[in-house]
Amino acid sequence: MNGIIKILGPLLHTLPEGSRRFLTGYGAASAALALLDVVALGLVAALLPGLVSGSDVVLPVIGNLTQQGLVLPMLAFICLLIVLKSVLAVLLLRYATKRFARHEVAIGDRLFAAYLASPWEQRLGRNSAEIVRSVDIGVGITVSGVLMPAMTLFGELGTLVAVVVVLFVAQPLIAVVTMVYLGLVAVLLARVISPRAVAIGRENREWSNRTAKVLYEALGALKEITLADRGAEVQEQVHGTRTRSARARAAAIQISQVPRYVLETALVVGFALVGGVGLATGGPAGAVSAIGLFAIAGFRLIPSLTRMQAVQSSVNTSASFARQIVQDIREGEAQMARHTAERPQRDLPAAAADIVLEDVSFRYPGAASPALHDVSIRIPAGSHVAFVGSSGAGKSTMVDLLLGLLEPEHGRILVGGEPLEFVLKSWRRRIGYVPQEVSLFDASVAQNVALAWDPEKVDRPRVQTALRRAQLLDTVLGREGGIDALVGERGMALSGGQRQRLGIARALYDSPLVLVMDEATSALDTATEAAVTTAINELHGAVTVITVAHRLATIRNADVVFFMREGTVAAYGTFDEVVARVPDFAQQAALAGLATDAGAAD
Ligand SMILES: Nc1ncnc2c1ncn2[C@@H]1O[C@H](COP(=O)(O)OP(=O)(O)OP(=O)(O)O)[C@@H](O)[C@H]1O
Repeated sequence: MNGIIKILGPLLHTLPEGSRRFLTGYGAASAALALLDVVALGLVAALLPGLVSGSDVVLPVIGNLTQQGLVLPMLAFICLLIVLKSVLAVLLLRYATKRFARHEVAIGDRLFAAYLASPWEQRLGRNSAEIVRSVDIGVGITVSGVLMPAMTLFGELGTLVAVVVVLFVAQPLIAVVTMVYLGLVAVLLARVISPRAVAIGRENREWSNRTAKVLYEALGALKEITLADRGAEVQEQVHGTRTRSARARAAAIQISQVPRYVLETALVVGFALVGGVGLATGGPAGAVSAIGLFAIAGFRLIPSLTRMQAVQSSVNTSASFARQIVQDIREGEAQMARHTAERPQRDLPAAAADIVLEDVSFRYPGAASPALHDVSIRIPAGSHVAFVGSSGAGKSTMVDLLLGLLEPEHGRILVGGEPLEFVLKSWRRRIGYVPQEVSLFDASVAQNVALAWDPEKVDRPRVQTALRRAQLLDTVLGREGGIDALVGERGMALSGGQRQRLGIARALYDSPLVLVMDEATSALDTATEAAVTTAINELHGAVTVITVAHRLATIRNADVVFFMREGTVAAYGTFDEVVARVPDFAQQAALAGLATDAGAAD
């Protein structure tokens, strides 16, 4: 019970105010329904001695029922009360389950918002399969396995109290014996079953998350796996993780059934115990009356105790998901609140602005050495700059810092003279970003360009303009369906170069003031790359273009080339100036057929 309260409290805080009121009302209504049980049971307990002994049945207010011929109508009334309680309980449950569906959505929304708002570094440390499972399945399990069952506890507790009250009023000694006995059974179940159920729940979450992770990763690398003939190995992995999670789920079902049988056995033993006490204190008539009362109480008590134990099991096995969700929501929202309080956002002026880095250093969490250190550069507004350098030199890290996804460990980034963290919202709105790997979703070309899951939100003329600039419009219009044709899962229906150009069109769709391209044209043929570069060059002056490229032809005409080596900017200047200063770069330029006089002189 303690475990239920511990998880229920924080979980209720993840719900909107109205929902908490509803849940309190639901609990109170369930408990109130149990009052009908008190009345029905109380009447049975009052009728029982007379019915057992064959003497007249007398009720305190109504009088002698036998003489008034009211015994049968009273029994019918008791049956009616029991049926009425069941009907009302079903109606209440029907109404409540609809509300619970809304709670599931509310918790899922808060959790997803917290993930979306969490810092990029933190997101790098989380596996996406785990996040998908948490937001969808985890939230479902939290509501159906923790919240819903836990809220039915109020009704069960009401029934329990009602039965105990009736027992105490009717036969105090039998009531004490029954309570002590059932209490011991409950302690036994809590000590033996509950810890096991918690462990099983944790195991289930861990292994089903691992299964999802392996499946996501394997499906992402399906081509390589097929070609390398590693299908059997992947199958073995999936088999291993699924076996563990399936075993945990089977164990959870098994353990949830055990209490029922324990309680049924306890009921039989209870008859003997209570009968013995009744015999010792009131002779055979006392024994029959005690057994009768225990049977009637048991008729209400045992299902109620069984359900309470089932709730306990369900909460124990699902609590692992709920705890993770509550923790993620708390951390995410605390971070959001901290950011909002510490960094009140200001708007940037409408025009393009200079970007300045002052002594910027950055280290990935857990990394031994910094990925960037002491970088001080200026990117003039409207210019075209390029970051070059060997693999692992820090180019993508630099881009992520400029995008405001990562924050410098030391130093600062200024946009138009303002620290980036104070204009981040406004800054991100003006950026168009093309990553190395463009992520497409299974929808139309137009939706992918507009990054809109709702087709209604697509601005079709803007889609066409962006596609034209990215040199993709003719290809798209040449395909059946045009801009409404589907791109397939992860853009499978497009070639690598088409996917890249679609990514460029996506970045251009919002008419950005800053265009960041991280190896964005690496999959294009030379002619298409030249056409895209020309289209991008047309933006010169109005848009700041930041390019990361290994293919040096792309950046031949950049205003400034920053040559990066081991996390620092080792040299910068025009293409020719960097060729003149950096022999490594001169060699790369020569290999690319871009040797200059300056480079040749070196
Ligand atoms: N998420 C991460 N966690 C830890 N270290 C990272 C992470 N991402 C990159 N690094 C490390 O930071 C350094 C710089 O990486 P970065 O991706 O910025 O290089 P790059 O110049 O863009 O390389 P490439 O040209 O191969 O894309 C590398 O040593 C890399 O191993």
